[in-house]
Amino acid sequence: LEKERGQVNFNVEELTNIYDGGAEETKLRRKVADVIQNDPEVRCKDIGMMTREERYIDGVRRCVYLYKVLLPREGWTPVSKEVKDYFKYRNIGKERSFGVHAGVFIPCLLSFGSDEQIAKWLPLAMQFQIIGTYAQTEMGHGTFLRGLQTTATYDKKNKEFVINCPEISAMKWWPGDLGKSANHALLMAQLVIDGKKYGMHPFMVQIRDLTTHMPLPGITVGDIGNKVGFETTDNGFLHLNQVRIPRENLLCKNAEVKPNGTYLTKASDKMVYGSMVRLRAIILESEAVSALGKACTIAVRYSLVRCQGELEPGKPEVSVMEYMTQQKKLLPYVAMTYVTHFACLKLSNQYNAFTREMDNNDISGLPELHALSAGMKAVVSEQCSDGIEILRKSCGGHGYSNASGIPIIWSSAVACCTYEGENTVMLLQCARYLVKCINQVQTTRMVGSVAYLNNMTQSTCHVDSVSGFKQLDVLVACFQYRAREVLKTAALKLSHLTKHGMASYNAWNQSSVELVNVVKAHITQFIVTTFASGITELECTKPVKNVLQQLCALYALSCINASTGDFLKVGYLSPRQCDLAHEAELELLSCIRPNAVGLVDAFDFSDDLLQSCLGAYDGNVYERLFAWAKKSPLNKTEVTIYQQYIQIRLIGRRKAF
Ligand SMILES: CC(C)(COP(=O)(O)OP(=O)(O)OC[C@H]1O[C@@H](n2cnc3c(N)ncnc32)[C@H](O)[C@@H]1OP(=O)(O)O)[C@@H](O)C(=O)NCCC(=O)NCCSC(=O)/C=C/CC(=O)O
Ligand SMILES: Cc1cc2nc3c(=O)[nH]c(=O)nc-3n(C[C@H](O)[C@H](O)[C@H](O)COP(=O)(O)OP(=O)(O)OC[C@H]3O[C@@H](n4cnc5c(N)ncnc54)[C@H](O)[C@@H]3O)c2cc1C
Repeated sequence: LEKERGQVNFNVEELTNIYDGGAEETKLRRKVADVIQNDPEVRCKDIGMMTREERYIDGVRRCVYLYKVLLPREGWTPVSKEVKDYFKYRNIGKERSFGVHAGVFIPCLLSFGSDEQIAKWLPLAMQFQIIGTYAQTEMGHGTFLRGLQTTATYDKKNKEFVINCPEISAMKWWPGDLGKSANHALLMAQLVIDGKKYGMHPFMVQIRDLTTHMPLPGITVGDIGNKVGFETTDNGFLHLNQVRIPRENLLCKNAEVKPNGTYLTKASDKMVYGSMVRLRAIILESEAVSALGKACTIAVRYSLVRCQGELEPGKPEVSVMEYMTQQKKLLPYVAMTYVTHFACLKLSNQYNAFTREMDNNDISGLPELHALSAGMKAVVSEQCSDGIEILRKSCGGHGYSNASGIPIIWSSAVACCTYEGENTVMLLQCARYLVKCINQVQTTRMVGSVAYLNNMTQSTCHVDSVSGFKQLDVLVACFQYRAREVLKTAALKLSHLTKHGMASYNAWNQSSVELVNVVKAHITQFIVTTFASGITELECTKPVKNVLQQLCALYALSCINASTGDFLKVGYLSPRQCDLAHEAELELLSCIRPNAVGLVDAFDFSDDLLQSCLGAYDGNVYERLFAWAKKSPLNKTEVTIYQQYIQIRLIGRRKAF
């Protein structure tokens, strides 16, 4: 790897600073990282060897120490900027407990609570005197929130809400930190007053005794069992049987119930969905993009040291990175990490701008933000988790071992396709907004992520060279035209079906498969346009700008070459131009190949965070692999009891024969 690092033609530290948002950001992040990763009490252990129970206990122990000892010792809190940035950009995946407490429960308390309620519960939550979960999803409903069955019925006489799960499917199911850790739940339930339903509302419900930690009366709570990943997190179940809470426990920033049962709304009913917009807008970096960056780091470093086969007959074996197929597997995902990182940054900045507008009672930006955050969450989480699996497979047999570190990275990242809104449902939410926009574009000027719809002129691509397809303005035009045309086609189908008598909901369902593709085209256009314009405005050295331009072009071309059918169908690219685009991608792979190790080094993931025998900075793969394997519990004794049992059984059977 040192030889590889010697041929990198740009300043790696400069790229790290750009990725972090500036040299000061990098310095701050590293300061937190040094403190956290050098403290033996907080460092990740070999989680690949642990049982589920060990992972949970280790996660709780590390996080209690982190939040109660280490952060206060350094004068930090869980929401200090440097701590949030550390966990945002260099997240240790779900290998930390209380992720929902810190990342969902506390922010939702701030979103839904009145000033008095925040003053009451926030200090307790920040000091971990209470551990909270966000209990919305039920066994029977996760997507269709209007179908949630848990009720909160107002009892005027006692000025209380009675929380009840009327049947098994109403049981809360999945909330993180719920199974064994949480003693409070920010619980979403259907509010009922005098038999009338007012929809989903947030309630603060204590579920365990603060001294004994035993479940309170009427509460049945526990862990839902082993999962694909998230093994450190105790996702749980919660059944409430006529549990009474004070009227003051309805989190009432947006709506309240007066003592006499009068219902008073203070904001749009869509604000109850606000917490999900926030999470979709901010989780992508920490849950999906940083996971992809870790997998890229591991797969690229391993592919540079793994020698396998002769490229030229009779010559020494080459590193597998010399094979074009390996470069095709890896480098577009290195590009995707950079490109989506900056697109996610733009989305979270847009969310922050919206919260400032919301403080001035202006929520006009909510429909665009909801659509963009839903679309980005679905497209980026799917692209990243699909990419991580391709990167795992690119490591051959060792990629199938937990020693590679990639299976655990994937099992966390892929969950992002489901939680915070199942991806298909999110894509269709974004499609709903896009169809409205295209139907208004003749009379209304579009802004924000749909501004490209204002240009409705028919055109084709005029590029006739390989180099022409490496130009960012050409690639941006390709994506904007494709996104607009596939949207127009889907909207025309919808309109045609309804004009011929089909009910609108049936027409929508009949068009939903195309609409999913429409949103993917729209979001890919947003990602490419954002990164391309960002590079133009970026102040950096020429070598860094050049490599970022190559990455943007590589990501764009890999997306074009994966969906040439769209570009042919809308008549924007000819078959020959598709061939030129393919050749342009291959040329870019070769251009970027010499910088591969520098591009992943710039992500600045420490060995401790990667937890990988294949991706360590020094490249000493085989020594690490063997040392790791020797720690297997099965190797504690030369002959395990099980082997003895098998021998006895086999011997016994031979005698019988
Ligand atoms: C699927 C949803 C959006 C359906 O909502 P619903 O009201 O039933 O129907 P509509 O599609 O007709 O929407 C009505 C109206 O509201 C707008 N809207 C919907 N969602 C939002 C939103 N978040 N922000 C703003 N506006 C919204 C929509 O655009 C319509 O507006 P019109 O003007 O067009 O009428 C809903 O059921 C939903 O969001 N489902 C997903 C549930 C979800 O996300 N669950 C996450 C649970 S928490 C979790 O997973 C935690 C994980 C822990 C961790 O992160 O570790
Ligand atoms: C790791 C993890 C952590 C989680 N943490 C939490 C938490 O802390 N708190 C919490 O409240 N929840 C949590 N959840 C639950 C999560 O939010 C839900 O699982 C998610 O919202 C999906 O809902 P569902 O499971 O009901 O899927 P469903 O909606 O039942 O999806 C099943 C299939 O139906 C399709 N489908 C559903 N509706 C439609 C539609 N209208 N149109 C087209 N297709 C449709 C979906 O696309 C999908 O293919 C977590 C889940 C996971 C996996």
